[in-house]
Amino acid sequence: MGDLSKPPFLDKTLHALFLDFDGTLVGFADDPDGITLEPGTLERLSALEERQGGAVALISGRALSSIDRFLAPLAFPAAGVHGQEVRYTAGGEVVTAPPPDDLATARARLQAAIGPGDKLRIEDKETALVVHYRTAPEEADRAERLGEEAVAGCSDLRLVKGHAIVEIRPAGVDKGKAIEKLMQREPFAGRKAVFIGDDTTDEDGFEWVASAGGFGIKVGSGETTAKYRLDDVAAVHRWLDAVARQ
Ligand SMILES: O=P(O)(O)OC[C@H]1O[C@H](O[C@H]2O[C@H](CO)[C@@H](O)[C@H](O)[C@H]2O)[C@H](O)[C@@H](O)[C@@H]1O
Repeated sequence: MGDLSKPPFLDKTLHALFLDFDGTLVGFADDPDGITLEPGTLERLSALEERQGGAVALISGRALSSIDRFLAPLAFPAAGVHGQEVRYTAGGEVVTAPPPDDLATARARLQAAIGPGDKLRIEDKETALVVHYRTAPEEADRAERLGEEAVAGCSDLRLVKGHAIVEIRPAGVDKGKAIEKLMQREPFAGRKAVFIGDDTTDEDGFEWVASAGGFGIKVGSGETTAKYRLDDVAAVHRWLDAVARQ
């Protein structure tokens, strides 16, 4: 698991907390709609939000509509689709940047290659596309190849690999930039950012928070630039619980 140490507790007034969703707050499931929340998740997040003076946000690759379905009635400040969508205030409007025209090209190419009955599955987030292979790991190489073919010649798109997915997203968005945007607004401004995440796409977030005087917490094994580590989703909840009760 590596030798990074357990993270310290958060200061109520100094720190802002940014949380990834899949693989960090919730365990993985075969289908993005099939995940289940750990018992007490909503109460724990509410307590943290109150303790940190509202400076708690979700930073996810998911569309915010998907996260909101699971966390309702909570609607934290958040960035969705890696920052393509941003909600600056709790319960406020979601600002969505339009996707580049190239995304329609990539969508058409994927849809032509992955039809009904295919072991691969397309998740269309409107501003990004995902090819899922969690239920067919033997299709990983094909998923990657189809992703590469879908973005060929599309300079406004980036292909990124995640946990059992290949994702096509607009160039220029990443979780570091998403955290930076939220950090310019109240109640985040002036605090030190702490970001918890598990995936390769979370590394941009770890790098940004470290550059701004905060720290990252990596969930699970694997190389990371984060300063601290927690073993798994259950360890994340134990740590969040301890912070909330402190
Ligand atoms: O940034 P995150 O909040 O971690 O979101 C990353 C991706 O999460 C979802 O996919 C992952 O979770 C699924 C449900 O457990 C799982 O089936 C899949 O294999 C995982 O990669 C979501 O579907 C993607 O759109 C997000 O980009």
